[in-house]
Amino acid sequence: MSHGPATPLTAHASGPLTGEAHVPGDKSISHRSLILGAMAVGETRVTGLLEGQDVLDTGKAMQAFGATIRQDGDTWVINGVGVGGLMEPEDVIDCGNSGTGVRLLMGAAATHGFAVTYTGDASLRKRPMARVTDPLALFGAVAHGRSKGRLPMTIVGAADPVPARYATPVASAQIKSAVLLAGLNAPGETVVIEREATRDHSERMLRGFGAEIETRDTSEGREITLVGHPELKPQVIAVPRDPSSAAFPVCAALITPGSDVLVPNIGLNPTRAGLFETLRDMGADLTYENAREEGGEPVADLRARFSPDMRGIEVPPARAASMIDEYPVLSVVAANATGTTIMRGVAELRVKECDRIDAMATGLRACGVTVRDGDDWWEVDGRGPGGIEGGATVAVHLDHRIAMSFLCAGFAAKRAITVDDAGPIATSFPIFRPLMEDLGAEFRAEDA
Ligand SMILES: O=C(O)C1=C[C@@H](OP(=O)(O)O)[C@@H](O)[C@H](O)C1
Ligand SMILES: C=C(OP(=O)(O)O)C(=O)O
Repeated sequence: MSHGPATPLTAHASGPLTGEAHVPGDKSISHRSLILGAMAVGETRVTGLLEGQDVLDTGKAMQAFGATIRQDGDTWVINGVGVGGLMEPEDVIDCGNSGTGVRLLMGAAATHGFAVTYTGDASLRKRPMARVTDPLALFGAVAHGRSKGRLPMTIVGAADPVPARYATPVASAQIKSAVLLAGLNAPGETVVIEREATRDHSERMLRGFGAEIETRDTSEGREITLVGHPELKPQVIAVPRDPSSAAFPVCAALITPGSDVLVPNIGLNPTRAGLFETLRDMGADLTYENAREEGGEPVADLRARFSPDMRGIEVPPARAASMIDEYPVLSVVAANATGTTIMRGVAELRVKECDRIDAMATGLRACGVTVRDGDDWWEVDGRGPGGIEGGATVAVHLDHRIAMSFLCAGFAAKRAITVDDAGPIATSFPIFRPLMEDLGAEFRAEDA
C-alpha cells in the first residue's frame, strides 16, 4: 500500500536534450490487456506491456481472480477464465496508486456473485469511488465503503445481474469502462452514454476480443451499447507507446535550449492526443513524422525541438478529456511561454492522484510563477523561455505526473528544482530518469 521511504530528486538546468526517447507502453491499454485477457477463453499474448507498478498491481489482481499470468521473454502470457468465470479472491485486492486499476476491476467483478474488498495507497484511499459504485448498483452490486465512498471498500457482486443503461455525469473513461466490463456478465444490452468523448480503448479492445459493441452519436452524446455474455477470444496485442509518457520528453525538449528529440511510435488516438494539438496551437516546433496505422490505432514519431516563441493560449475546454493527464506538464510549458495560458473545464484534475491544480499551482508559485485558480479552472502567466526561477523543493503528494512535471521544469529553470519524492514515477514511467539522462538531462538524488 506504500512504496517505501520518500526519495527526493533534483533536476538541474540541462541540455540541450537530444536523441531518441523510447517511452514505455500505454498504461490504459496495458491495464485493459490484462483484464480482458483474463476474461477471454484461452491464451492472450501481449508485447510492449507497461511494466509500471499500476499495471503490475492489476496483473496481481487478475491472478487473484483466477487468471494465470506469466512472462515469456518480452511477452506477457495470460490464460483467461472466460466471461463469468472470475473467482472470489482469497484476500483484499490492493490496487496501490491506480484509479484505473481499481475502478475497472470493480466493474469486471461486480456482476459475479461474490464479495471483493478493495484498497490502495494513501492517495487512492482519498479518491472518489461512488462514481463507479453508483452505476454498478444498477446491475445489482452493493458497495460498503468508508464514508464518502472511499476505499477500503467491499463490493458484493450481483449473483443474478440485470443489464444497465447509464448516462455518466462526469467525463471519465474509467466510469465508462467499469460499466462496460460489468455488462460483459449481464444478460442483454448494457448502454453507457457519455456527453463528451473520453478515451475509447475499452470499446476498441472489447471489439477486438470479439464482443458485440456499437458506438453512435446521439443528441445526448456518445452512446455505447454492449451485448452481454460474449465469448471473448484471446488476442495477440502489441501495446503502442504511451502518449501521456511521451508528453514529458516532448515538453522538456520544447523548453530546454538547443533540444531536438525524437519520440518514436507514439499512439495518437484522437481521444488521447489533445496535448500535442495544444502545444502546436501555442507555436511549438512539434511535428508528426512517419504517420501510420498500427493495430487499428494511429501512430507517429514525434519530433520536438526547442521552441522559444511559444505563446499562452486558452485551451479549448472541449479538448480536456483528450489531455486530462497532461495539464500538469502543460502548465510547465505555459510558464516558459509568453502570455497567459488559460485552462477551463478541468475540475477532474482535483480528484486525480492528488489535487493536481493545487499541487502545480503551489509548486509553480514556489518557483516564481504566477498562477491563479478556481474550482474548475486555472491560469499560468508565462515568464518567457527559461523564465522559471526554481530554487525550490516541491511536494508531489504521491503523484507521478506532478513529480515528472517539476523535474522537467528543472531542466529549463534558472535554479535547480527538487521534488520531495520521485518514488511515484515508478507507477507509470519506471525508466523516466535513465531515459531523460540519455537525452542529456541532469539529476541529483538527495538524501531523504
Ligand atoms: O481509463 C483510463 O485508462 C484512464 C482514464 C482517465 O481517468 P478518468 O476516467 O478518471 O478521467 C485518466 O486520467 C487515467 O490516467 C486513465
Ligand atoms: C490519473 C492517472 O491515473 P489513475 O487514475 O489510473 O490513477 C494518471 O495516470 O495520470
